[in-house]
Amino acid sequence: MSLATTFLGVNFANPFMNAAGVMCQTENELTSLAQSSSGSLITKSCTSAFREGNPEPRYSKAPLGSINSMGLPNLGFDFYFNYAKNTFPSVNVSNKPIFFSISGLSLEESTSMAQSLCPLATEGQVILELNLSCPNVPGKPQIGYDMEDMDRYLNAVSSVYSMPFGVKMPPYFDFAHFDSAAAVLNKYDKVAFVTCINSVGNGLVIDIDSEQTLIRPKAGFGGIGGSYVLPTALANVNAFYTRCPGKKIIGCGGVTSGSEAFMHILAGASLVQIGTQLQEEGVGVFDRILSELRTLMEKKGYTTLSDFHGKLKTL
Ligand SMILES: O=C(O)c1[nH]c(=O)[nH]c(=O)c1I
Repeated sequence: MSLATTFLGVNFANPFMNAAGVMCQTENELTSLAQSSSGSLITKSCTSAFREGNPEPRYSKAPLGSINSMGLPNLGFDFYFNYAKNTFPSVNVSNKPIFFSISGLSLEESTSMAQSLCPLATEGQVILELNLSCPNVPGKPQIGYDMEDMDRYLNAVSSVYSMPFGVKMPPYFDFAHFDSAAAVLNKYDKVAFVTCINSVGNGLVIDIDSEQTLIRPKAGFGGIGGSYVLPTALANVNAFYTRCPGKKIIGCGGVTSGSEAFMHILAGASLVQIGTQLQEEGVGVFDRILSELRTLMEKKGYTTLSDFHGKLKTL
């Protein structure tokens, strides 16, 4: 029985990692992930400069998951670049790969960061995940919901970034949108993977005792994660898996146990990101879910991920 896998020519001991944004903003958080049982990790989406983010409370647990409107708080590109280049190698005891998330506030900013990151990627030190789906920067609509904008971003980044990279997509809810988003992604061979999904944007969770919203920013509107989003996450994983045959899929959304991880892989995910459950449980979640997935595979007679990867059956 092995949970090892190869992704973009890189070896992973197992398919699990954090979702960008969760437990990956500071050096301590990143090092805790580096030394956890995860197969890899990803940095907090960054902007060129340090960013405070939205006023707190900006994250809250909710009955079936979470709501967040963090507002892209991060220590700035240089911090994550230096972490990946200098600090990570010294704490990366299991030699796991690291992904690097970029979420500039403009095409120019994202392109400039991608260009600066490229040397580290050509050295095989990082894998870029370009975030096209942050729902929480006031006044900044999600790039992934504007097909022409997404096309412009991918064209600009592809022209300065010489390595394969991936994109973090928002959830889509209509076949016409699966089709048009996949058509844009399929124009770019350098887009080697697609991460589905980011949080379901601009939900509203209410506390009936206080009759208040749970978070302060945007009148309580924020990205929804956790069990609430599992069916949407699985649908987006499978929709892009079938529409982008030349690309890998990373699944994200609603993974709280080995069962949901199994579903994501069955739907087409090669790697699986954990967000809300990691935020609530801590890095022990990787040990638990690894064990649960192994048990499930054993019960079904599977010995590797490829035994069931992408093999979802329809009726
Ligand atoms: O509010 C955030 O920082 C945030 N929150 C999310 O749920 N997804 C994102 O991509 C981002 I950049």
